[in-house]
Amino acid sequence: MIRAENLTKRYGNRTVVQDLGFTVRPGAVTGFLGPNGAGKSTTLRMILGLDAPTRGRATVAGRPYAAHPAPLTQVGALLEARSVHPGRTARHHLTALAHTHGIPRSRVDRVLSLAGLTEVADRRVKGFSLGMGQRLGIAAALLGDPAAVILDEPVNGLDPEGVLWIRTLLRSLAAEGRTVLVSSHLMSEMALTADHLIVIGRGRLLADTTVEELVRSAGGATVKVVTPEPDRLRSLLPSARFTEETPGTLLVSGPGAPEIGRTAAAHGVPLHELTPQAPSLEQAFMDLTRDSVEYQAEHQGAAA
Ligand SMILES: Nc1ncnc2c1ncn2[C@@H]1O[C@H](COP(=O)(O)OP(=O)(O)OP(=O)(O)O)[C@@H](O)[C@H]1O
Repeated sequence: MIRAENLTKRYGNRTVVQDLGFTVRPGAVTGFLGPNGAGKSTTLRMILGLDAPTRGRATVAGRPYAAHPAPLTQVGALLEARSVHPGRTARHHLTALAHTHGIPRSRVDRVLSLAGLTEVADRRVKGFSLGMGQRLGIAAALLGDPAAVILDEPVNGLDPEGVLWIRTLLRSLAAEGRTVLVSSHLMSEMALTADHLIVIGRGRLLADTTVEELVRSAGGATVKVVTPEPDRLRSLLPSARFTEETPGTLLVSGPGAPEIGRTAAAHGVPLHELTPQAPSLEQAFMDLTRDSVEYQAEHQGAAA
């Protein structure tokens, strides 16, 4: 279990993470989402003991990361731009890491295979593609057979096959009962991978929720209605909001499809179509983080 309590980070007079509180549970993939600059990497670095919080604390299995005698067996992490000696082979890199952390050498072959790197294990890392480098980073994260895994933007720059591989891997790590925390600024990707979502903006918690709840809280669904009498329908539903897509085709928000159908039937308004529309998750995410993004644009504009 990973927990943040009142976690706060200030750089100079700028607060980049503010009073964050959340719990990441085992057996599920938790997506850590926020627009660029929201404070995701800073939060993950504090969880991993790489940055000291200004206030509050982050714990892994009840203790700060650095207080664990063998932290690599507690949490494996992939942060951006991990440095690997380019002249080393993948196997050498992992063997050296295993050696310095008291991890059995047998784990090296296991994680090479898990990461799909067995065939290139004895090639020098300098010849690796971005995707292979990412796989090596993940192999290193899994080396200590950790109970929790933290990955910062693992799909960045990967091709579709690599994206699919990461998605499948995260799901299987969670199915094994591990705690999986993965950051992204792509809601579409997280919707396919995560069970739970923690969304931040400007360093503050915006949502700690499931995918379904997020959609609901972002205003719920609209209903597409096609009718030859749009004006009459509008007058019968005074509290609803209408957008007329084309003449006679309305997007109605407020009442659900049953209420619209009942009202239309009761007053003899013909309906040619009545279809609930699922709001896109991307839209829900943008609605939720709009203020944070605008702040960013303004802030950057002012700085330029
Ligand atoms: N060492 C530092 N000194 C000063 N400011 C920093 C430092 N590290 C990060 N920041 C600032 O903190 C804010 C949050 O950065 P962070 O990298 O945590 O965001 P993020 O959500 O991971 O963004 P991205 O998706 O772009 O990686 C940014 O405005 C960044 O410029």
